[in-house]
Amino acid sequence: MKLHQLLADIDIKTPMQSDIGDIPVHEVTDNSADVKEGYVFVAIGGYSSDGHDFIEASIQQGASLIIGEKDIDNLPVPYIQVPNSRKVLGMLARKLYSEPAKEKLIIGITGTNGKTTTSYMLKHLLESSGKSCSVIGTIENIINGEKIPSRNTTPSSLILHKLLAMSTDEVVIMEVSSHGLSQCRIEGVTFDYCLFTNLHQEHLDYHGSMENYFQAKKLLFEKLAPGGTAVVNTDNPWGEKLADHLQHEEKNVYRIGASVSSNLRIADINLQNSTATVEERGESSAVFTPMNGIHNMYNMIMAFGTAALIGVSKENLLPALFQFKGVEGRFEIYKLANGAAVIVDYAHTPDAVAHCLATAKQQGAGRIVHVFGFRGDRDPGKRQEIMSVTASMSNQYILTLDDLNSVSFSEMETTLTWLNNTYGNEKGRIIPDRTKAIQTAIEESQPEDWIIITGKGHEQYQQSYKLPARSDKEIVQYLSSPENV
Ligand SMILES: CC(=O)N[C@H]1[C@@H](OP(=O)(O)OP(=O)(O)OC[C@H]2O[C@@H](n3ccc(=O)[nH]c3=O)[C@H](O)[C@@H]2O)O[C@H](CO)[C@@H](O)[C@@H]1O[C@H](C)C(=O)N[C@@H](C)C(=O)N[C@H](CCC(=O)O)C(=O)O
Ligand SMILES: Nc1ncnc2c1ncn2[C@@H]1O[C@H](COP(=O)(O)OP(=O)(O)OP(=O)(O)O)[C@@H](O)[C@H]1O
Repeated sequence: MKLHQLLADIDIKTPMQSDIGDIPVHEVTDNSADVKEGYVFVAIGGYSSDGHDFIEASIQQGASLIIGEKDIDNLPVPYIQVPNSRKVLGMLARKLYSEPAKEKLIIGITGTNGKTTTSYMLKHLLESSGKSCSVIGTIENIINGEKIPSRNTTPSSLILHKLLAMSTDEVVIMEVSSHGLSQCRIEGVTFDYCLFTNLHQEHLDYHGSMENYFQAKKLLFEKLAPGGTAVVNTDNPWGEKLADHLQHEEKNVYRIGASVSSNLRIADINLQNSTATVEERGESSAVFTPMNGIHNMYNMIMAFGTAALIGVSKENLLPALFQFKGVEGRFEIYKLANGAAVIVDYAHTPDAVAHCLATAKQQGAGRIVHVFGFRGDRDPGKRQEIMSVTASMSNQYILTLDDLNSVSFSEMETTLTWLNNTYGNEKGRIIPDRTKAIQTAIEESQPEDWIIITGKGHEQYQQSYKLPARSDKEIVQYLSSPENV
């Protein structure tokens, strides 16, 4: 592709030299380490480093053109200054990969909790009706049935367009995080369906306020294709606000909720047998979820409603619901030999923890023992609320380590002690080694106990611990095997 084709429609701050339009461009990158002969290097001012500092290195490696935001003179290769390099990266990637989203049905799912679960539920329902689906999200990316590790919930725009170009699936279901939205990672993609699950306290270290966080989530809905539909859980107040706003903008909005004005009305939920009745234009349908909890029922109803909008008949959906296998690290249940249950769950927001503990109670937990920690460098504002939730809803809790990130062990230990003394109660204790904390909970368990381990879900441990396991699931399996009991 020639440079002038690549840059058409792109907002450029300074006039482009007239003689560079014919430069051929084969690849673009924002990482100097990836630059090869003839690449375009896009310099991005990041959170831990500044791509503009790597312009010289990228030229030495063969970059033939640099795009950036800063005033820069006298480079040995042409330089194009733009107002927003992150946005330009997405626009270039879209062109270089020949608009890979164009022929597919693209579905974006945003919200604080439930994106991953809803994605897998929707994938399952669509695949059961014969549609092939890619998934781009937190656990992994699944493209043409192949699993590809994911670093971010929403990848950089460059990776995103590469994944879209690789996919030969008919549908792409994508989790869209608020970080991804505010960092223009979905630039160049338009969506046929945008789903909003809910909004609760999270990421306030990054967004500053709930209103800003909401505004970031709202950006997804600006990417709805003409004729596309927003599917919104209006039982969440932020969802109601979003639906009203989108309707005011004359977008297609499909409301899901208990209100009689909902397009898909949730008439009844029975948590004992995990069923719900939903109604649309006077017609009732049954919904079932094999995953416990009202939160998972909402996720399933969102997936069900979306699959029906896409054209799968509601009658065909019901048998498929019974076949759903659940999602790794989301309310995964293990039974111990003594009858106690162990749950591994990815809850890491106050709302998610509350749902998880409440679900254990609804399912008949005699005593709840909650094992959890707090991630270093991540939204300290939510810790107090999580402590209060666990202090009131569990019978005992053990504070332990989660990923430390850049925080030292001793600093985290001090934080845990302070949190326990300030917001906990006499039900709590601290066992820093996560594997030992889980071992203690299991060894002390009684037959009616439910041990709820939250925070890591499907993820591998970042720290090394005493017992030989790399994840919550592995340690539970290790400790439940007869030779280690
Ligand atoms: C704080 C944050 O969000 N950072 C994201 C951001 O990184 P950044 O652009 O600031 O990168 P940076 O390291 O400062 O580098 C700046 C630029 O210099 C370039 N560089 C850097 C070094 C070098 O030698 N050469 C070079 O060219 C880099 O390639 C980059 O273009 O953009 C990157 C590409 O899109 C992301 O991978 C990265 O996510 C980091 C890893 C991260 O942990 N982000 C979390 C907070 C996040 O985004 N989470 C959400 C999910 C949240 C949820 O659970 O709900 C997600 O979508 O994953
Ligand atoms: N609809 C929901 N409402 C509240 N909590 C939920 C909901 N769905 C899931 N959860 C809780 O949140 C946890 C994470 O769920 P899931 O991975 O589906 O959400 P997510 O939005 O993808 O999260 P993340 O952005 O952190 O990856 C679950 O383990 C569960 O505890």
